[in-house]
Amino acid sequence: MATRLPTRVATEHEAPGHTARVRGLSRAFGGRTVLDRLDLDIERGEFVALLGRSGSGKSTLLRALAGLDRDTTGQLAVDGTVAVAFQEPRLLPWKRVIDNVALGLPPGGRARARDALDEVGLTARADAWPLTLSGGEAQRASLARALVREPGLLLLDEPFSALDALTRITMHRLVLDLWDRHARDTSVLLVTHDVDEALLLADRVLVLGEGRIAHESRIEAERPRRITDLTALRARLLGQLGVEEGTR
Ligand SMILES: Nc1ncnc2c1ncn2[C@@H]1O[C@H](COP(=O)(O)OP(=O)(O)OP(=O)(O)O)[C@@H](O)[C@H]1O
Repeated sequence: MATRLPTRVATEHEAPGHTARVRGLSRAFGGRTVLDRLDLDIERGEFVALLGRSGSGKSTLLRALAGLDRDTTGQLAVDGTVAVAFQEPRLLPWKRVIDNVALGLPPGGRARARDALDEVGLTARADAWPLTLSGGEAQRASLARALVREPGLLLLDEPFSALDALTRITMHRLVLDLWDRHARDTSVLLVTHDVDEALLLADRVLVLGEGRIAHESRIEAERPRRITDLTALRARLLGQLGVEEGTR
């Protein structure tokens, strides 16, 4: 049985409605503009998916939100801690799974790390070495490491794209389950190439193009969802990405 992580206590200076607010964000590399006065709001507890063609600037935006890139212009405000889970789990191979999750936490963090591993169903592998984990287990550990920081904003950078199809389905369920339990405090921004993943998981799907949020779709359908119920929106999103249906 999964235990819950402690709930993040809101402090009085936190704006109640938004986790992230971006205004006029720009980023250029060697004179080439990648983000061009981009605006974006993420509401508290919202699950947002970000689609875009390769090279459209998804990771660049994510890095800016994570505070990993200071060479942007414009305004960017994020309320609370930001945690990132990447496509490759990035676990330190010389530390056991539990110590990877607890890394950087204050004393007493190991108990919280155990709770987080419990939440992602990885209790039995807490003392394992990262290199002995399967791809899915390693991603679970990576999620636990992000969650244990009780982030206001959880950034997921294509975290499931390297997993096999069955494991990916399990991870989708896990992420929805975790988000369900933490949504009061945690917003999620999922960068993905997979239109179906966006349709299954997100409240809102954004399409990045020309350096800005070029399209935005809200998905009201109840979860769990079936792609077959969302074919019109799927076709529209593929069109916005410049992909014709049947060609992927
Ligand atoms: N550090 C960098 N130096 C130079 N150019 C960069 C750097 N980081 C990103 N770029 C360029 O900015 C553009 C956007 O890159 P970014 O990684 O954000 O795209 P993306 O949408 O995440 O792509 P993908 O879907 O292929 O991962 C690309 O043309 C990339 O080459």
